Amino acid sequence: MRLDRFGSDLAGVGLLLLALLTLLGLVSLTHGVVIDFWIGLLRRWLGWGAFLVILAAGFGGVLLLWRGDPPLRRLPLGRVLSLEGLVFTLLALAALVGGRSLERADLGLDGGLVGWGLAELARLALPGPLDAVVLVLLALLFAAHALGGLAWLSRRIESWLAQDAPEEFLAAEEPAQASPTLEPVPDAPDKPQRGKRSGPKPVMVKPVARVERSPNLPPLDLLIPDQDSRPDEGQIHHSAQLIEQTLAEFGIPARVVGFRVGPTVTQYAVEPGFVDKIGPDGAPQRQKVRVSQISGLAKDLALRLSAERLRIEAPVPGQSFVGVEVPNAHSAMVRLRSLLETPAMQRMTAPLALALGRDVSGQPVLADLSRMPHMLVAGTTGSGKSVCIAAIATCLVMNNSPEQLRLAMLDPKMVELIRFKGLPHLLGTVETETERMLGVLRWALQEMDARYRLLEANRVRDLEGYNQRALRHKEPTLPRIVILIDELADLMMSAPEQTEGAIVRLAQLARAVGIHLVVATQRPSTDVVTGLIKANFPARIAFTVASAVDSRVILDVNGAETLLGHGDMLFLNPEVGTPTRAQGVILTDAEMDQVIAFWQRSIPPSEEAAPWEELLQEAEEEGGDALVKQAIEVIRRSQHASTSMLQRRLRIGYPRAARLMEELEALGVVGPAQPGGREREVLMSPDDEIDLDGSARDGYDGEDED
Ligand SMILES: Nc1ncnc2c1ncn2[C@@H]1O[C@H](COP(=O)(O)OP(=O)(O)OP(=O)(O)O)[C@@H](O)[C@H]1O
Repeated sequence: MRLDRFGSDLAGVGLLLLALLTLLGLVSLTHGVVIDFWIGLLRRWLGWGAFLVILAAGFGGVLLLWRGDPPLRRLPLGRVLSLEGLVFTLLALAALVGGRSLERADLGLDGGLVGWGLAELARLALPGPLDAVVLVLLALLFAAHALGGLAWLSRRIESWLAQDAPEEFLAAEEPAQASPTLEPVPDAPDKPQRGKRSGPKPVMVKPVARVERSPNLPPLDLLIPDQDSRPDEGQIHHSAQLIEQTLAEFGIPARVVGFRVGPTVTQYAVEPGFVDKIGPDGAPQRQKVRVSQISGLAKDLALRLSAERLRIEAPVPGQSFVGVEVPNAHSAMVRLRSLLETPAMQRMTAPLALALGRDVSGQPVLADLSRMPHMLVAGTTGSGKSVCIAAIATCLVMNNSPEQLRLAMLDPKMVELIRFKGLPHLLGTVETETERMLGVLRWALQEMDARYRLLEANRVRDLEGYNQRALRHKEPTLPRIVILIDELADLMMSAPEQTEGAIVRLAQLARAVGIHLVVATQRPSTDVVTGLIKANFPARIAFTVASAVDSRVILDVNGAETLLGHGDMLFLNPEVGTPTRAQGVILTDAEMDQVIAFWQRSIPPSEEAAPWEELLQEAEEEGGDALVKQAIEVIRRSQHASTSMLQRRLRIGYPRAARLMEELEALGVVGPAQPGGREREVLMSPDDEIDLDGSARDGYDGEDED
């Protein structure tokens, strides 16, 4: 290790010396047999290009001597080759400018013999002035690639195509590393070697084997690939030192024994040390530091590391150390494609396999929805719930055809899931009105019962068994159904009993018939995530929440309040038991559009109405009179006639409330619509009685009749 360092330092000094001597020789400030020979050689072969040798040698020397992690240390080979291409093209251009003269080249002018040779080659290959044009274009191309201009251009094009993705994230795009095991913390060069620590090891990204996919499924190249990135070893070393120092300042001996780099955080493995204490018998005793002492210092560590938030996993499950998770300077985007390409995902043959994100070591976090069998997603506004639900839906449709899987989407926020309109997997359309969403839940219950009857009639236990039997008898199979709800709070507020009843019943029974729920909410309070709902949703994802209380409502443990937002999550898999921290998948609009377009091309569009449409109409007809009566009662008592009030009081959507108002006008309960959005006149006094057959009856008249 040390010998390596010494060797590279020596080479660095040598290169700097060479650069200096070449410079002095080229400007004729120094002479000598060796120097003159060297300068003559350079001038004769490279002409003016000899000056570039100074730059190259100087740059190489600086890189070799640099302590820490210089940004260009690992310049990609492609860019190095482009730089070389640029130099040779410039030499040829210099020869062209000098009139392609061999004598001048021999004297060390223009591009030297190399430049002259290349210019001659260009002349032989291309007619007339075309050689000059081609050389200039080549030089520009090489320069653009070498300076990263092409990558910049392709990023710009990508961001134009993916206009939905926020600018700052595209710019800061640095995807995750695959770092399955704990890496030793890189040592500072001037620091004495301790324990078994070795030098910095670059985190390697495993080459991904080409994934064989059924041609009937969307190809993976519809999705954006990850970009390679490396952890900043200098920063990692610095943070590790700060953690040790801070703990030592609080009297806690501990050692950072390794780190794992994830897309958003780096987890430092802190091994608690021993403290000497006087025992009850007066003899000194060695005692291991309690993990709670380390976790109690989360805020002090955050302050010292200038971290916005810091989570301490004490201890890391199955390990003998405490994990201190420090946010990375740049968070990386986790793309669906790289997750679908991982061998772990390919090994998962389950149709409802989900790629949720990458954990703190960059490893994929995968789950099988059919085993979970339902999922609850919660987090404050802007924490990443909708993005997560959209990613789940996209992941499912990447692996399932509409015959295998149908989706029902309920999106009262009308933002994220609306983008799936037109997807052939979609049952009906994306529902956004409370009333219709309740209708979907009612339909799901009916569908569940109908499927159970079907299973019973065919004497099979579950959907899997039914479909196998159907295939054997060449009968149509039943698709799995996933119901995605982007905001549960709206439904729970407008019809709490109905919603809770339906969701709990589905959650308890629907698994066997292949119906699964993915429910999100930004209100992790007990009136939305009730005890009953929680008990039936063992798989939960918590994005960042406002308080530890909210975290406990979702996960039963603290921790979600220390997450960083923007897709940083804790995933509680019932099969694992403890929450796993991960960065969720994000998809651009362009990716989603491509996947939807693929399916639209493969499956002809159907005009089929939503299966719950009939149910909704029936309910409207049946419940019509009752609702009108309720509406009259509300207006009679309040003496106000506004559609929004009816919406609120009767917990119905706007279209239904507006229709009701028209019916009430026909019944003579309210006056005609007023211009300027003013309230309608109420034609009924508080004493009037409700009479659906005619108009409102006057209370006084009524008494008279009696
Ligand atoms: N996995 C992710 N990776 C990177 N950025 C993300 C991720 N998830 C979310 N974000 C960022 O956070 C923003 C908010 O996400 P999202 O709309 O999903 O939040 P939300 O929790 O649904 O909020 P609301 O409840 O207000 O709708 C996104 O626009 C995106 O910029």
